[in-house]
Amino acid sequence: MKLSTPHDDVLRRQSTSLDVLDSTPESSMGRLFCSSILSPLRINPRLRSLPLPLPLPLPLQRTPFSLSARLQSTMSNVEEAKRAAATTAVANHYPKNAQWVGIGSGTTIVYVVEAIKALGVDTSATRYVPTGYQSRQLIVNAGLTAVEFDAIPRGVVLDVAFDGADEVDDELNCIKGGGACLFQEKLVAMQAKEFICVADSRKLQSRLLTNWKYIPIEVAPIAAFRVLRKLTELGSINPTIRPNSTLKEGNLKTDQDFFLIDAPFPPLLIQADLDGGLNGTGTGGVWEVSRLAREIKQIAGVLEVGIFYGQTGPQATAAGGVGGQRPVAAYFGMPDGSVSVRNAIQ
Ligand SMILES: O=C[C@H](O)[C@H](O)[C@H](O)COP(=O)(O)O
Repeated sequence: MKLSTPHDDVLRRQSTSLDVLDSTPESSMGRLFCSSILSPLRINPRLRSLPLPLPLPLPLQRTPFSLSARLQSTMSNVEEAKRAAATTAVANHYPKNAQWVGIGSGTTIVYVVEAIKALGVDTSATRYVPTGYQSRQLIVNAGLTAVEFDAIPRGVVLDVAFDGADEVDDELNCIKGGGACLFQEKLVAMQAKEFICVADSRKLQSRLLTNWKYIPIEVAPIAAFRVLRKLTELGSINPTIRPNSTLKEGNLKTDQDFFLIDAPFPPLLIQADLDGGLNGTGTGGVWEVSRLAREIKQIAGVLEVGIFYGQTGPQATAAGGVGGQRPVAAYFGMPDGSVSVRNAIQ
């Protein structure tokens, strides 16, 4: 069943653009999902006078009506792939008698909510925790009950959290934040017994930063230039503050009113590479996933890093904690209509 929401038009236009071009991370629309399109634009007047980076090329400003038939068909294939992945993920992981469910952000999560509704189960006692403005609108417009993260009663652990990703590696580390949401997504994932990732085949890579070229990092505006400098010292090649779609709108603001820095690095090594003798300590800009994520996180001014790594929910629980940021499973809709599943080694 396809949900119809007041934001459908926005989402449809958004996903149309993303379908065609979001595999090129430079695409501006791919960078604008959570904040500037679906939530009110908020620009701190003091920051308007800051020098802004040049705007990215805007291939997506071309009207969708000029898309070739081939591109349109690719678009609908990608949408079907997202839908197939979401349907399978929900069938396998949506709990019976769910009490608390995390709902992520982006274009793929729309199909997760659609699949939850299609289950036809009683959702009246279920609380859905959003990861930002778009996510909340999605929940509310589907007739589900949204409870903000800071309103979750103390001690409550979410049964499950579903979310998309920009890229997922062999060990299920993820890059997130391409649509400008990552901080609340990480909070929600880490408050859940298990985090389930849903994506299409373009996101399925053996190493992060293969197809998707940069790490989104949420930073305090006042510290942005300092963070840029530090990232360059870590080996990032030309990190930039993410702009809005037009120069006069200034830099993009997240749901927290922070900036995003997009930091390109060479592909990231995984644990298996270290076990095989490779060096991921940053020499020549080559980093192992978790090591780089920790290095970036400790830069003063960084709120959160768009790398989800480390423990899965069950691993965190076994260690006496709550939640983990790495998914236990990732579902990918494939071009042939099948769904490929990667499970985390526990
Ligand atoms: O910032 C956005 C989130 O991290 C999204 O989950 C991620 O960008 C994937 O989005 P989409 O499902 O639109 O590809």
